[in-house]
Amino acid sequence: MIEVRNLRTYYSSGILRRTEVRAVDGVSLEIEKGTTLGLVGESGCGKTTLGRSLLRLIEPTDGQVFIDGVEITGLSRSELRRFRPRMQMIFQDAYASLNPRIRMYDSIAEPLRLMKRGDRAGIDRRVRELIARVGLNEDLLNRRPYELSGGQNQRVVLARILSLEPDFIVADEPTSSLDVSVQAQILTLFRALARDCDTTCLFISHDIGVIRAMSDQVAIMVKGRIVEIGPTSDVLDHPCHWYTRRLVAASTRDADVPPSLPESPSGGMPEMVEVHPGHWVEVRA
Ligand SMILES: Nc1ncnc2c1ncn2[C@@H]1O[C@H](COP(=O)(O)OP(=O)(O)OP(=O)(O)O)[C@@H](O)[C@H]1O
Repeated sequence: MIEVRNLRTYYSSGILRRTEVRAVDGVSLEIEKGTTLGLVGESGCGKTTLGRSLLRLIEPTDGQVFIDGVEITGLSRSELRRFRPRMQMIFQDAYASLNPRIRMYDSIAEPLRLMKRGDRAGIDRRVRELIARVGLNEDLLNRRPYELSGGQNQRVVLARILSLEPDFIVADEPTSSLDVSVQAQILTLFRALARDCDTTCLFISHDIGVIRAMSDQVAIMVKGRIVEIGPTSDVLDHPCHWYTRRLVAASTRDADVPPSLPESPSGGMPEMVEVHPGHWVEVRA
């Protein structure tokens, strides 16, 4: 359903923009329809850039992305605009994703109106269904984002996204700014909604526990590349790769990676070599 072929996104930075940052550097992967791929990796490895590149919120430098057979990377600006409702992104900061000036009712109704999904009464019914589906009371519909908690705002974001019935959602750390107890509620809701709607998801997090709870498959990203990918339990419980072992071990401890963690076979950070497109192996010194 989602197919990514040799995707690269490079940034120019520094003086005269001469420094090239290879944030996504040859990623190939597939996500089956209705399943969630968890993307995990250390800070700065390129997770957000990959998620945004898939939706062309950042223009990739090279490579192809297909959603349901449609080549997203080949769409013109106007074709992309028409396709946009079918692919949505959920960000960490729900408050920033909502228009602070408009009431919750209109935040949810707006996409339905824009896409002409029914008359006034039909849209009203749908808004009330959606708000109930995300576990909020109708009394909140008249409030604005600053009058709601972080968790309530993230529920409204989910209702708004659901109203569009997207085929593909990229969720980028959607709960990392919330309290732990609220995080669990939102994650459970997200998973249930994605399953109900048969939506395909890329779920980005640096937290292995969250990734384990949310994903059917897991991909481990290191320095712009996917180094390990497969069913969640295979990748997290029986990791083949040194980087994954290191991430899993670090996630079970509070502090930074302690010296007792598994060492790379070569002692330091192993070098990676691409043996087939998208398939990387560790090179031992
Ligand atoms: N606009 C930009 N210009 C130049 N470099 C950038 C830009 N955005 C990101 N980068 C660099 O690209 C790399 C990947 O960044 P990205 O935000 O995708 O990583 P990430 O894995 O999502 O990190 P985090 O978990 O901390 O959010 C980093 O080295 C970052 O500094």
